[in-house]
Amino acid sequence: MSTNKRNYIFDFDSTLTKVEALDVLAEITLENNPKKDEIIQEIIDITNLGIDGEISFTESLERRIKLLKANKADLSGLIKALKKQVSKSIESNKEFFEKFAEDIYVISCGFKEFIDPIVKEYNIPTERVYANTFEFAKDGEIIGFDADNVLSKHNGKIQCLKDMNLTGEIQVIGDGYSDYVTREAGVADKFFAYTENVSRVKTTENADHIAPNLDEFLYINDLPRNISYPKNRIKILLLENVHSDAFDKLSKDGFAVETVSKSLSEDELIEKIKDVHVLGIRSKTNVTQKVVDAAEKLMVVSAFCIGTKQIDLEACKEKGIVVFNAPYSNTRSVVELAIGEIIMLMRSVFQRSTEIHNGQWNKTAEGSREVRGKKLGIVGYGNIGKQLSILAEALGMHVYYYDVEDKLSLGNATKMDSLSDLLSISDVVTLHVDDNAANKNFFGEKEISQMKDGAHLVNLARGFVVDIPALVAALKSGKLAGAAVDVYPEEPRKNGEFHTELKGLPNVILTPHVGGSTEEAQRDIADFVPSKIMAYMNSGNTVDAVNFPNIRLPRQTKAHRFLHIHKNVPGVMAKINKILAKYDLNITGQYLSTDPKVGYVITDLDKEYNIEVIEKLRKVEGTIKFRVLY
Ligand SMILES: NC(=O)c1ccc[n+]([C@@H]2O[C@H](COP(=O)([O-])OP(=O)(O)OC[C@H]3O[C@@H](n4cnc5c(N)ncnc54)[C@H](O)[C@@H]3O)[C@@H](O)[C@H]2O)c1
Ligand SMILES: O=C(O)CC[C@@H](O)C(=O)O
Repeated sequence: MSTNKRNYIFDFDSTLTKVEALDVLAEITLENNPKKDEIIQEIIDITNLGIDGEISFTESLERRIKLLKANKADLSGLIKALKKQVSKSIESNKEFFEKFAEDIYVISCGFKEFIDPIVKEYNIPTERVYANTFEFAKDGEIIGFDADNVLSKHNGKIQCLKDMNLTGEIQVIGDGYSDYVTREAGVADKFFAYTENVSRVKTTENADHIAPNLDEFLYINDLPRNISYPKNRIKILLLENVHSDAFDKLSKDGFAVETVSKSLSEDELIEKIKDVHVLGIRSKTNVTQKVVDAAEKLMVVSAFCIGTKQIDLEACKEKGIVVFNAPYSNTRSVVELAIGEIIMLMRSVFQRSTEIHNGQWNKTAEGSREVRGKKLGIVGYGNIGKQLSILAEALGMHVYYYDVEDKLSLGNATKMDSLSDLLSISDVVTLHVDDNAANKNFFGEKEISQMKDGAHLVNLARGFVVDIPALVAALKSGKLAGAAVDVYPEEPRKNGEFHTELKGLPNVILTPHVGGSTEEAQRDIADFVPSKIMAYMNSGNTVDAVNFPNIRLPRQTKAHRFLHIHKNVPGVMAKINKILAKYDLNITGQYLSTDPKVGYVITDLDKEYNIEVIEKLRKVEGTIKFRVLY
């Protein structure tokens, strides 16, 4: 007889909960045992042998119970602990457990004594929980289990399912051997390897589907769920050795994250970008118009650095792709390097060091000066320039600065009205202008000629800002006494050979674009940028986006959120609102922000609405991107 009925059979340990309950029980009962760690490890090993089918389940159970030395009185502590360890996506999908209560069962080789109280809160009554039961001694000690229960035996779940004699399709959701064999034995129709807490190769290999969480399982089955689109289906590609904290943070939030240690060429990126939703880069990957054209699913580009010139911001915007960066995280690192280099240059430390490396002792004070009392000229008084100003003053330097914008002086720094005035008085000139295209070759022969004879130049900003042949000539002629350069007009995409005309010149410090490459800066970036990505992907926030209207949205509570990105042409908003009105939606909030090219409107609604409205909104003329979040 054909039927549409479906039965959902859940495993308990490491599926409904994040943990193996007997391991937690061991933590409790062995708390004061000096051999606790050893015994717990033994229990974990035995559990795994059983789960992987290496030893019979009965044997695994017997051996563990012996080691546990547990008492009935310990179970209340265990239940309390397990209640806090329900799997994240199980906890957030209570609606499914309510609506499909009649079709959900737990079959576990664990014990009803602790499973029942946990799953009861998910609408699964004891009659639908199939599990073992403990055997207690008079004093409450757990001395064994009901050996007649099929679930205490090898392949017990197969027999249990047979005995249940369910009608309709049977889907088993679990993390181990005892679960996937049910499909092999033909008593289950589908097996879902549940990998939210643990992923075992044998289990995933034997699965019809891999479900990294319940959201994926519900999505595949088109069942009611807490989240519109499972995050594990959202692919994030992180290039250029982005700090591993970013991977951890984004993976922990449920996204599918891939990392590549180098940057990719345009062709490589075009190939790779097709199924990527979020791209993370540093300064060496160019996100060109062609890349954007090939990016069918791309929603975010995030620069794990300050500069965004490597990204075609307009092309991204026109395709509704939001760009974020980390404007502050590495600024202190750049400042510290600048300070260090200014001192090293003025003391000719690198020159003395090179001489000694070449077997030459040259003890001299000639051309070696303190920084105290010297004039530092900062070009570009932004986030880096300002911090440098404060630190340089603390060293006793007199700080002067020039910026194209009117910037308030910090400390005792003196604002200069023109670049040439600044250059003519500075003992050291340090460049911290931004990476806008107008700054190409901004510092060349003319500017160098305006500098004091014997002055030093530091460039930690961008390579294209300085005319390198002019700098080389000035260093060779002795016009400049030294330079520190961290950035170059052309930089390689990965570590390896590199050539610059500045190579081999005395008193020239060359570094491979590492101004922001400190552990602290990279860690901070790996915290800041993922939080922006998550805020946008999870709730639509665009605060701090560099190419997009910024909107800080209120928390989305029990509402569905429509996110509509459109061309900023007359009439689009009117059309959107006409559709919303036609479908009589209960709008709880609406937020709009525009710039000359795009409009971004967010509409929060009560949960109930006719889903036809989604198609209508997608079809509004001028729509660039539309998505629903809940
Ligand atoms: N070497 C590295 O690893 C590293 C690390 C971080 C930042 N950077 C680079 O350092 C530079 C400064 O970064 P920031 O965070 O301070 O930027 P910022 O945007 O906060 O400040 C830049 C300042 O330069 C000014 N400016 C722009 N063009 C100018 C010009 N022609 N003349 C004078 N002033 C001009 C701007 O008005 C602004 O005040 C950027 O180019 C950035 O990419 C390099
Ligand atoms: O880390 C990088 O690749 C770039 C560092 C720096 O130039 C920046 O733009 O923040």
